[in-house]
Amino acid sequence: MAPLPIAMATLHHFSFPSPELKFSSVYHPVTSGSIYNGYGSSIMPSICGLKICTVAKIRIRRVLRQCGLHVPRKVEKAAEKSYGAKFDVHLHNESGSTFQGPQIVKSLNDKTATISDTKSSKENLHQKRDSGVPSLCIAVIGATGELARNKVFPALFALYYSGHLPQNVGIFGYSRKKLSDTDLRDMIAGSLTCRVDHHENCEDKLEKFLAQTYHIDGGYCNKEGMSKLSARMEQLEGEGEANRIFYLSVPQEVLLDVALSLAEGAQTKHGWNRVIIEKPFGFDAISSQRITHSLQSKFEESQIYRIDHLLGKDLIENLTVMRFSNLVFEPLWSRTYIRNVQVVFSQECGIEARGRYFDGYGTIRDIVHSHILQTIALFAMEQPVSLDGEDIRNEKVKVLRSIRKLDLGDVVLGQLKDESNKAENYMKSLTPTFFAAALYIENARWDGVPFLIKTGMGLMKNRVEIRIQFRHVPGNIYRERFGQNIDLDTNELILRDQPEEAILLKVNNKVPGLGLMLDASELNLLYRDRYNVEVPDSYEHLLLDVIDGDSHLFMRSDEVAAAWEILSPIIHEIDRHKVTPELYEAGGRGPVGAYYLGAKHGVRWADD
Ligand SMILES: NC(=O)C1=CN([C@@H]2O[C@H](COP(=O)(O)OP(=O)(O)OC[C@H]3O[C@@H](n4cnc5c(N)ncnc54)[C@H](OP(=O)(O)O)[C@@H]3O)[C@@H](O)[C@H]2O)C=CC1
Ligand SMILES: O=C1O[C@H](COP(=O)(O)O)[C@@H](O)[C@H](O)[C@H]1O
Repeated sequence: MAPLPIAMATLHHFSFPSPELKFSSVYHPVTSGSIYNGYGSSIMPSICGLKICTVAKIRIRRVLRQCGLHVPRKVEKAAEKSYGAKFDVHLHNESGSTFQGPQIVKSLNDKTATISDTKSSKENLHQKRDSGVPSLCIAVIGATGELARNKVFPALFALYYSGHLPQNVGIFGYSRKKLSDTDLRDMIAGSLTCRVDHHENCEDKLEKFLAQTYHIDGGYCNKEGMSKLSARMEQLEGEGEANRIFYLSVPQEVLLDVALSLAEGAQTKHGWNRVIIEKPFGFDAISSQRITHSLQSKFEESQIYRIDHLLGKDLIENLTVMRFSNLVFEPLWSRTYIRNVQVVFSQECGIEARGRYFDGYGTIRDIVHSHILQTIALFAMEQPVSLDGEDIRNEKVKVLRSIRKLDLGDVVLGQLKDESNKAENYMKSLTPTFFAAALYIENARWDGVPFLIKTGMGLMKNRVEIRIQFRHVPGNIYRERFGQNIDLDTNELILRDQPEEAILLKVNNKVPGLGLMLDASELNLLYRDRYNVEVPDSYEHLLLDVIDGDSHLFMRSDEVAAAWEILSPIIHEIDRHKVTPELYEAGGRGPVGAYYLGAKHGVRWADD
């Protein structure tokens, strides 16, 4: 357990002198490097003050979490907002007990003995239960599925590996298949990888993680299956405080059966229960409403985490950081200065990669409903009162409710030509694999600004970006220097996740030399050049948020409903009129109709 003494030392060094804590004194020891002989120390000196805060903060949270304590978001926010400012320190566990100031250190000391390595996971859990540290059980329902194998288990292991899960965590794969614990461990072991920067204990950690992973054969009756799951969890939890997360990685069709069965049969009464639901959260407004009502009959809204992995990417978090923490952007963020916004989510891979669930959903449900509409909501919302999940969701939902209902005339549907004959089932249907549309937000800030969206599979390259085109400079005295094409002088801000993470700002610049030649060049912030850090997978980010009870990147039910209100009418119209998608070649730019759509709304797509 290498990291613990280091982090404990960190906490002692901070020593929480009183309920009022100066953050400058917290971060100062970190810069000395004396206590940071752990894996992160090498990057410390080279990064700015805020980053140091962030790294220290993550370390503190990690240790506290291992001890079953929770660091409220507001503590972090205060630190981020005002480096060196005073604020109250209240750390509490989820059962409500509050620790203040020096008590934290004492309580951590009390728990030191419980955070040592033990021979078996079971012993490990018993030891901690006796000492009152809450246990955490995470169930992955649909454990044999593609998403669970490729994303969820790897993310859980990455969190475990980097010390973000409590030592007494129990991971439970649940499926209808008759698998032993060993079968499940063998099945997932191949997809678990260690982080590049601290490979040393990889095998060791992998073994421990797998030893704490179990399979529950739920059979074909989820009611019975969930009781079985609960009983198995209880064996590990013992008498102490116990928290549970259920990740529902199952097809939408069985979501309710699973959710309602677990609500009845698998919730703990000795701690909190949180349920993670996968997109697309229904098939249209009505089915989604049914799901929501049923879920709400069994769970509090605050227990439900509707996950969309795109929202766990830095691109998305940066949308609000860029805008609300830079004076150079926020004043420009409106119809006065922004001419149009493009949201692009293009994928090279074809349908083969998504065969099993894609046919029933199609691109509108798979990508547009949450990825794209959530991106627009975060982009266009008013400044929230705070970074609290509810404050952010309050603002997002207003944007979604202000989006004009989509008109079929402002929509382009495409379908990838099936030359390989591999994806037999979807090609027989009219399922779109490409979708472009022009959206309008009917509020004072965005009235008349087209939001052009484009998403498709089997396209020429992976591209995930938000592109903001600004208006032309009124009365630009340099206009003639750009020649005929007035778009050349358009300022653009590009927030990019793929092909590589970057923030680019296109500005006009004088070409060096004699004469006055102007050039549109880019101020580039390429993440790989600027930050020498490994970027965690977005599922890791979001799973950690669920553990922390931070809902700001998860959709609330009113947001889900508002998004369906935008899309349901055209989904039904497409079905009713059997609208045929335009076929397009693999590896190209997609249907030509998208270009006509751009022209209709006065937008030139920024293709590479
Ligand atoms: N695959 C992906 O990349 C993405 C998937 N999603 C969403 O995640 C969910 C899962 O997708 P995916 O993993 O691809 O689906 P799969 O079909 O690959 O896996 C579904 C899993 O659900 C289990 N399952 C099926 N029926 C039941 C049932 N009645 N009761 C309990 N378990 C059941 C299956 O287990 P078994 O048959 O062994 O019992 C299987 O493990 C879907 O809602 C999808 O929309 C979202 C984004 C991306
Ligand atoms: O949510 C989804 O996203 C993936 C692409 O995500 P990435 O992070 O791997 O780029 C997409 O392929 C899938 O269809 C969709 O459901």
